[in-house]
Amino acid sequence: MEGVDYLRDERKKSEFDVEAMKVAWAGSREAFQVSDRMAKLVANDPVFEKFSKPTLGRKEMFKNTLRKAAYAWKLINDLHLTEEEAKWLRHYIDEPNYTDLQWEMFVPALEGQGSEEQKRKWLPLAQTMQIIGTYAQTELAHGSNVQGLETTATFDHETDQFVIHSPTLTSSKWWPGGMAKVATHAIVYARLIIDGHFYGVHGFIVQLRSLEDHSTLPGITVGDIGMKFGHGAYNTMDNGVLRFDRVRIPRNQMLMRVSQVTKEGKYVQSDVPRQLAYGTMVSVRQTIVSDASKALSRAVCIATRYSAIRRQFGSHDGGPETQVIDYKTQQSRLFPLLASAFAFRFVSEWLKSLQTDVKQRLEAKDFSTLPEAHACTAGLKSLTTAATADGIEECRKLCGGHGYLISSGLPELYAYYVPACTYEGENVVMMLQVARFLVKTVSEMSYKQPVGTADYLGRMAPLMHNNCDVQTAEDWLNPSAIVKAFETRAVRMIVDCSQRIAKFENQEEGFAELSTDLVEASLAHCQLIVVSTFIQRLKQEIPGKGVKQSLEVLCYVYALYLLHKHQGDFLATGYLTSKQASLANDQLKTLYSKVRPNAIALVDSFNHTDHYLSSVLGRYDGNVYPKLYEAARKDPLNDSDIADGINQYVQPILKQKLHLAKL
Ligand SMILES: CCCCCCCC(=O)SCCNC(=O)CCNC(=O)[C@H](O)C(C)(C)COP(=O)(O)OP(=O)(O)OC[C@H]1O[C@@H](n2cnc3c(N)ncnc32)[C@H](O)[C@@H]1OP(=O)(O)O
Ligand SMILES: Cc1cc2nc3c(=O)[nH]c(=O)nc-3n(C[C@H](O)[C@H](O)[C@H](O)COP(=O)(O)OP(=O)(O)OC[C@H]3O[C@@H](n4cnc5c(N)ncnc54)[C@H](O)[C@@H]3O)c2cc1C
Repeated sequence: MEGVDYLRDERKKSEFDVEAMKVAWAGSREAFQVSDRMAKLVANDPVFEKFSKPTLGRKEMFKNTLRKAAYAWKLINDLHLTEEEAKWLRHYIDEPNYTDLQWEMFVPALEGQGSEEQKRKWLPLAQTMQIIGTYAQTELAHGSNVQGLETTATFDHETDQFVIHSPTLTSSKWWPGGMAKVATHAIVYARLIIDGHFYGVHGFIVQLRSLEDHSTLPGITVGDIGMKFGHGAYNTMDNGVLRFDRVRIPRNQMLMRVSQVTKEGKYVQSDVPRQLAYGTMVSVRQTIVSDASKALSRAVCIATRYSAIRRQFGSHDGGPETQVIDYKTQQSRLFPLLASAFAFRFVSEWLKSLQTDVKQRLEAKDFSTLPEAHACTAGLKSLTTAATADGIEECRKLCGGHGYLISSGLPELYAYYVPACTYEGENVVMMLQVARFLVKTVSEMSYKQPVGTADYLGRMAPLMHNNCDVQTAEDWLNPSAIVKAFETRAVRMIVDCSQRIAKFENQEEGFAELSTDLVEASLAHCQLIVVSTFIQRLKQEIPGKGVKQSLEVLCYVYALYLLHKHQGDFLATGYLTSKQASLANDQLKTLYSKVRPNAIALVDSFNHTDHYLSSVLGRYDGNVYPKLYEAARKDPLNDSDIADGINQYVQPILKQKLHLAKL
């Protein structure tokens, strides 16, 4: 039997309706159809071929990406694709490029922070790509600390302009995507100065390059920051460095939704909170949570299919060896990741709806849910990206030696994915933002009832004193037992930190001193959100034979895996006994055997094309070994029998050896 037969047999074992599961994964039939159509459009168009990428040099790779982006833009227009279709099209092209910044940051920044007048002027230009923009916030010396940025924007009364300047080397903008070679404009974050007074960091629309010949404008110095981690990955993108030498822009190019500067040089704060200036980051963090489930599902799909094909040991009387997916250790590493992919998918859907709700409230000048939205996006961005980056690397190891080959698709995916732990808010810094929100919520509870994701803190009294009543492994198959365990652990960790901070005379000092514990408490809070959202999702109608049941199994796997992994927290907070923790682990093992027959069908439900996976190990048809062989043969080193350099550098050594032998 070959891999092809193994996967065919595996698919026959499935206990649920795969087509219905595809819809559950996508969110709706319509969402499934759109993403499916775009995936196939990209997969079937030779322009989007990506197997040659590993052999391209930096310049060729960059140019190739420009070519694909231009062709994609033509398709979007020729085929009259909707915004949603265009988003999926870009996603499936699967190469970081300047359009990510245009659509994920530049346009949202204009939408969220521009005045109505500014939106009328700039949005049509950006949406039709007559200008190409980037988001220039981070500097050489400051990224996380946005208030610490050094670039200045000084108001000049006489000319009614701002003067944008980089006063130091360390104030150079550093990292913005697409900025080095492509972007014509940037939203530049700079400290506003009027008459010698500082008014904090604001965004300014600054033109970088001529719209005629694309040359840099006077006063602008811009370039690429150099090669990044991995060969392909982010090296298709021209992340840039940018300096300003007293560049002048009209006053009306400061983004003026949150605050304005009048012709007279008066600074006016609108009736919206200043944190709205951080709004673009909140919306992108939500997108990043959604991207986490896509990246993790991709790695899990490769590792699961390959684990069903790969066989090692256990052969008796010449019979077949054991499929590595049948080893309990392989299952205990792989299935929690499979469950996490679904968990992240559902929490990202929920986060999107939270974001929509916040947007509607903001329009009605209701800012009450903004702190929670910030805490949720920051925390879930941190949780999902960290777990996904680790998960991709685990999938590589699950594929043994072949996982290390570029043709497995995993090294490139990891290199491409891992900066998500850093960009758009470094993960630890984001967890500390969650901690601030939680500590503040606890401190305000005497006069303000916590709501939303923090509402369980309002039930502190019972949660502080309850004990877990689980007595058998079966008892863990109960959503309320699980939610109660996660709520209790989170509440006790948060209260413990809050009480210890309160003992410090200076609360900031206390916060800093306890920051490692606070990060762990924030993680416990965020895990509760993911677990609860999964459980809530299962309360909705989910059509299709066996679909809901399979998702229930995955939900329990996700929750009990976390419980097992963090059992130190659950035990230390006194909610569980070691016996109850061990029962949870027994149940987890039973659940793995329920996942096993459905594993291949579950990863098929992601509906990933072979083009998107770009993995010989994860091929849908399972024809792994012949295709691995074929991929290896295509390596440029195999173009000729005697490679370049052999005659020059190897032959002389060999000949010398011969000469010595003669002696
Ligand atoms: C998918 C496309 C590819 C993506 C490419 C990547 C692009 C990028 O990386 S762009 C650059 C991204 N940069 C970052 O994310 C920087 C991260 N840093 C930050 O967000 C901030 O500096 C931060 C939050 C750490 C600190 O903010 P700062 O104002 O200095 O201090 P802080 O005192 O903590 O916050 C002040 C208040 O604002 C609130 N706040 C902070 N951020 C936000 C926000 N985004 N929304 C709402 N409220 C916020 C805080 O909760 C706090 O509230 P309160 O006063 O009630 O306690
Ligand atoms: C691929 C990629 C693309 C990017 N694209 C863009 C872009 O388009 N536009 C843009 O403006 N920026 C971009 N960035 C920059 C990115 O947003 C920043 O790198 C990110 O915000 C982290 O900031 P930093 O580099 O200053 O890290 P630092 O803050 O210097 O982090 C270094 C270490 O210090 C720790 N640390 C920092 N502050 C604290 C604290 N208060 N408490 C405890 N620990 C702390 C962190 O946890 C981390 O371990 C990009 C970065 C990458 C890698």
